Amino acid sequence: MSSAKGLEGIVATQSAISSIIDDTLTYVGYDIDDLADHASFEEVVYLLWHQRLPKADELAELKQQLADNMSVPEEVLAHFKTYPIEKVHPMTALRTAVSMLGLYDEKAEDMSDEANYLKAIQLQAKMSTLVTAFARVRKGLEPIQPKSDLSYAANFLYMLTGEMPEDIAVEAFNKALVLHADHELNASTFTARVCVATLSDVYSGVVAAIGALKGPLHGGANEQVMKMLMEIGSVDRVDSVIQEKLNNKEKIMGFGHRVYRKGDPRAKHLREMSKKLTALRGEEKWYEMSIKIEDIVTGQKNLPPNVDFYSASVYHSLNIDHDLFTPIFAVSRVSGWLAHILEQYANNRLIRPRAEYIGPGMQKYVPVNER
Ligand SMILES: CC(=O)SCCNC(=O)CCNC(=O)[C@H](O)C(C)(C)COP(=O)(O)OP(=O)(O)OC[C@H]1O[C@@H](n2cnc3c(N)ncnc32)[C@H](O)[C@@H]1OP(=O)(O)O
Ligand SMILES: O=C([O-])CC(=O)C(=O)O
Repeated sequence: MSSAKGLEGIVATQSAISSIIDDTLTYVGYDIDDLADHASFEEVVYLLWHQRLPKADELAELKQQLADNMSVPEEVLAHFKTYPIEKVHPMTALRTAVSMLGLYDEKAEDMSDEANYLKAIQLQAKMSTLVTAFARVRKGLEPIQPKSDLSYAANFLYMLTGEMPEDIAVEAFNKALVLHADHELNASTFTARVCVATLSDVYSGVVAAIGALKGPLHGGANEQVMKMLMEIGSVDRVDSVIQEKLNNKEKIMGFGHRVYRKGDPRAKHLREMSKKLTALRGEEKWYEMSIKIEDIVTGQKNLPPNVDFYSASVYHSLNIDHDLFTPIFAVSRVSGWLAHILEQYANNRLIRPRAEYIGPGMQKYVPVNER
């Protein structure tokens, strides 16, 4: 038996949801560039769950279903108020809150296709309410009720601030949601599939996936990118700080990828948005620093930026707290996790690989007083 460290290059399942071939990312055969430029996040959710784009009435129905299911049980919101709030990372709060949603879903254990699809709608709808409510409760503010006539992207920004977001913010946020929605067998999606392949329930799959996304080698990198930008602080310090990190063999957050070699096709959209939004806010330095970091890391290590790199300065320009960057990733990616969970149930087999044993050979038990 031989093993591939980190399962690199191993094909672990078949999927009709998204693909990465020759550095091109598609959702159900639609190029990510096309979707980023034209699609609403709700259309992408439908596409991932049904493997086709919705007709107008189907899209309207999904939007209505999402709007109707955005409110979360009072008990879950009340629970936020019991947390040691200054210490709790919003991803930790989100992980617990999603697990709590399972407590209040009467159909949590119902494994029928209908009940599981309903859970998908509930989870997609409620995730943005949970993230925005936690963001407010920890500041001593009351959660804001969603508005049923707003898009998913607009509602998120509205529930966060209580103010109607500008069109340019909604456009940027919608694009970010589209770009983060699915990504083949990334670590969190694989985690979700492994979990539900035991025939565990949808909530368990999503909770497991949130845990996997949280790590800085995966979704947690976007917050770390902003931390690095803040630490550098100005364009003239980029050279020395990045050079020192590279000399110390530190990883530069937001660079590199297991699958892409030439580059992550999502990064250019986020780079463009970063340029536009930082200029609009009069904070060009975040974009200028990012460009300079990209030049150095790509030049010296041949590592292009991934989706997390420019999303940091985009979210910062939208006035979003830095520790909400990864929860926002989860709000989008839950659409992909749910698509993969439903696909796994539809053609399930337990996922159980092998480990190559490298420990000692056969040993004889020795009683404790003779060791
Ligand atoms: C949404 C997402 O999940 S996108 C990824 C988000 N994560 C990050 O941005 C964190 C920084 N990047 C990384 O840690 C990695 O590139 C990963 C986790 C994305 C991919 O990891 P792997 O495919 O396992 O690559 P691995 O970590 O083995 O790196 C291969 C080589 O490139 C180097 N390398 C990889 N990424 C980086 C980086 N960001 N900065 C500096 N060097 C890097 C490694 O040090 C290693 O060098 P070596 O062979 O001399 O030891
Ligand atoms: O695919 C991966 O390994 C990580 C990634 O870019 C994503 O999940 O969007």
